[in-house]
Amino acid sequence: MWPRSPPNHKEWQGSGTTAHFGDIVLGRCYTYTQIVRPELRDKDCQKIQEVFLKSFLSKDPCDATEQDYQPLIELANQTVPCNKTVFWSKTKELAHQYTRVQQALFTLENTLLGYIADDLSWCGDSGSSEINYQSCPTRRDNCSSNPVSVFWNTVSKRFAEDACGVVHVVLNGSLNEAFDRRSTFGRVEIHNLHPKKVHTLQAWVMHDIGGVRRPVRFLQCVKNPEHPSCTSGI
Ligand SMILES: Nc1nc2c(c(=O)[nH]1)N1CN2[C@@H]2O[C@H](COP(=O)(O)OP(=O)(O)OC[C@H]3O[C@@H]1[C@H](O)[C@@H]3O)[C@@H](O)[C@H]2O
Repeated sequence: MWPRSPPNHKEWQGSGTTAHFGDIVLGRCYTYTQIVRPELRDKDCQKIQEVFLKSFLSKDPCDATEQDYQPLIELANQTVPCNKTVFWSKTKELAHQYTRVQQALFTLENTLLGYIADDLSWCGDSGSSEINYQSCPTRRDNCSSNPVSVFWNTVSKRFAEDACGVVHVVLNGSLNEAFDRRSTFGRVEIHNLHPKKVHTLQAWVMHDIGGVRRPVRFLQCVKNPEHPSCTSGI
């Protein structure tokens, strides 16, 4: 049932919590654990939904912390095999075109935590136990310690800490800065790779990402980087 008349939440600049947030999280959890990666079929999706909600309800949405998400991370934790981690920066669609084809590789969205939270918005309010569907704070206009930004920083850090062997990153060579120190990849992930576990960082720098044929060549060149046509800008 649609929530009762909205409580008097504080007004923020960002869009409110995604409608049916709890149901979406629960449904995505079941899809992932029962269909996408059935090796995780024993994960308790009801508990994961409950713990995700508890991570931000009745809390100030400008004071979210890494600690808020630890119970969720522990419940949803999974092992990504060595040599299979893919980071990206300003290349979300292209990176996922690749991992959709090379399903042995994992971006953060290809893990349970990233899969359930991708593209969602969420926040609560310290003065209420209700979800705020009207508005949520944004990093740019309100505060950096909002629930969504802190979530991605926290899970990105853990994703990087867990990486091992050869790790990959898809970067956008058409930008002035393919590697942006202020990005999540440049500010969080690259600094949390363990030098004792990660021996190689392989960067795939993509040019003219807007072009249609690029992703195809990208898929081919990543599989066969020695091919002569892969040495020029792809
Ligand atoms: N839905 C996802 N969002 C994000 C992931 C992620 O994996 N999934 N993130 C971050 N992130 C959010 O995306 C933008 C920045 O993107 P964008 O500016 O394009 O790139 P970033 O390097 O900041 O972030 C991408 C990097 O961090 C993880 C993912 O594992 C990639 O290796 C900003 O709001 C971040 O909080």
